[in-house]
Amino acid sequence: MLNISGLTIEHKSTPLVKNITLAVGKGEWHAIAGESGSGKSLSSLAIGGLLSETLTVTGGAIHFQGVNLLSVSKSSLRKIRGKEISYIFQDYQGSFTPFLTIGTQFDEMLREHTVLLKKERYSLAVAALEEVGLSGQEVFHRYSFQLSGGQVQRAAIALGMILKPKLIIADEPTTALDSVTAASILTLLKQQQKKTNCSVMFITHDLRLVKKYSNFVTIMQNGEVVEQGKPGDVLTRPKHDYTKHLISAIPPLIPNPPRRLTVEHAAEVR
Ligand SMILES: Nc1ncnc2c1ncn2[C@@H]1O[C@H](COP(=O)(O)OP(=O)(O)OP(=O)(O)O)[C@@H](O)[C@H]1O
Repeated sequence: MLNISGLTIEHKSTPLVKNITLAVGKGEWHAIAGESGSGKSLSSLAIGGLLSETLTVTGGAIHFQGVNLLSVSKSSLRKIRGKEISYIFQDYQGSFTPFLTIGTQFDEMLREHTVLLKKERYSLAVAALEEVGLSGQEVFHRYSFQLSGGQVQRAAIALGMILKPKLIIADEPTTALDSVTAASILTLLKQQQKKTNCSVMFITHDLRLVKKYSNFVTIMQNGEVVEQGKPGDVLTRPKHDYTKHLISAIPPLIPNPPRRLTVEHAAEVR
């Protein structure tokens, strides 16, 4: 499905992503984890040709369904983006512009990639919004700043999946949300993924989310891949010191659980 090999990205001759290689299989939820600045976002932006002009890809290839995305024209890449590969970003600034209604942005996407009539585009957008648990007609006419963070991300998933892409790149899609909303968003993404059997590239710094949702994980540090494998292996038997460090930094769910209280509570329950 997606094969990144030897990808190197530089800023003024300084390498920021260094010779990384990873593969995302069909229907796989592949997490890319690592601390801030490790190169996760740049690597994912390079796939869709979304790197800023100050950055240069100086090496490697990104094969998507057999085509090297680094050698296709900008207009072909625009067609692939949205229809075959879609992005879900951290917040509305990434997924939706605040200057247009949600509906206008759905309509633009459908106009660019389909031959549907206006009425059909409207029906499809409303149905897609309903599918992610939103009130379709209402949300269609709203601006992103008139929605909660969770609603924006539901709408972003609806937009990201409306054309049934083969690959969804979700870059920290729940970082700006509380943990309950975040869990519902990731569950929704997982359900949608199962329905279409698309692949997900999931960028996160939260190893708890890696464990819960992904089938494969790539750990990055300072622009390099340091470890890859199944989360069950990488998180329980990490080989690299950096992975060990990341695991040791996971905050416990209950810091210093009150022992006496737990015992008393257990007695109460009994
Ligand atoms: N446009 C840019 N120009 C120069 N350097 C950049 C640019 N964008 C990112 N960088 C640098 O590249 C490195 C990797 O950034 P990247 O955004 O990929 O990290 P990340 O792992 O996604 O971090 P985060 O989790 O904070 O999003 C960082 O050191 C960052 O400062």
